[in-house]
Amino acid sequence: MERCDQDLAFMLQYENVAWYENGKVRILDRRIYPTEVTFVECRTYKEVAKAIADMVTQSAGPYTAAGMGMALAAHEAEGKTEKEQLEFLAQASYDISHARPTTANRMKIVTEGCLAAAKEALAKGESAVDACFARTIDSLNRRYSAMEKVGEYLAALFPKNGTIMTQCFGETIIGMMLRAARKNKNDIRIYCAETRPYLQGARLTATCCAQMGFDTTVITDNMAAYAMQRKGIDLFTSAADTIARDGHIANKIGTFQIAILAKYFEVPYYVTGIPDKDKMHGGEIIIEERDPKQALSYRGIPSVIPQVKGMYPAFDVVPPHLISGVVTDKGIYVPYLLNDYFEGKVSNFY
Ligand SMILES: CSC[C@H]1O[C@H](OP(=O)(O)O)[C@H](O)[C@@H]1O
Repeated sequence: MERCDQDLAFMLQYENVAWYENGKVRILDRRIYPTEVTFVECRTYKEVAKAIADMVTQSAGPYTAAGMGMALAAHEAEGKTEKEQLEFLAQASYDISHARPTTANRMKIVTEGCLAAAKEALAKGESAVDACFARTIDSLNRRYSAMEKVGEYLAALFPKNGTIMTQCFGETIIGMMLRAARKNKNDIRIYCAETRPYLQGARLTATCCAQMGFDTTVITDNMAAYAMQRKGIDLFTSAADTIARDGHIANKIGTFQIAILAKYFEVPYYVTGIPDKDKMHGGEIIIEERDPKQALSYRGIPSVIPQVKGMYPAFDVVPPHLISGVVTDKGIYVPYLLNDYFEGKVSNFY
């Protein structure tokens, strides 16, 4: 596949995130992008669930992979009785949505949506594969248009030619934020925390920012305080894997410490995303614990001797008092008043 010159456009193209075609799902391998552009091919839905657990794709990529995985599961179940097909798809929905614990509730929305679409299609004698595929494209379109609004609300907060710090890579928001800043003719400078151990910030965010012509600097995660003290950071922003209704958010490990620094340096911190309807408070957030070995080596090169232990919590939780605002598709909300978002009240952020 020819790699277009705009990494962002390339990364946001549906078929490059994850794509179902003729009995297999192809997923862009973000573990090695952009130094290599390769795709992992999955021939069973279980291989898709494993690819999600192994972070072949990350951020919002797993939502697309989950839907495409359900189309593959429907393909695998073809030829069974309708009852057996729905039992197979229900198991697939559970296995795929629980590939990573922290975002299982959000993933379930995608996989159970596909299951419902498949049930409807089978009842009408139509293809469950096509139903899952169409449902996935529809949810992608809805997510991209919602995140476009989020990107516009966020970019409107950026000072003219301001300096922004980011953490990790939320592909949809990074894409929409950069496009909105471009539309606003706002030549922001961006400091991307590299986000060890997976390096989403260095490999993915910084690549997209630089490719779109923004002045982009990668900092190691331990430089955040220095950068806030000496580089005139105007605003810190991150996406979120979970946004509880009491204002606690979970995001990539390291976000919590940058949020504390932002408070200390009086740098506003804006979290982007749609609050989780079914998460009432921070205590309900499950933190995924990943294989510590992944934190003790990079691309197979160990950084410690075998006797040394490691740890790798994938996310941490930021309390609402460190968050200036939650930037949603309906506007910006004070983290303590997120219930207003679900009650259809307009933004309560002034
Ligand atoms: C829309 S979720 C974006 C969120 O996901 C990333 O986590 P991971 O790379 O482990 O999938 C990171 O926390 C991003 O902010």
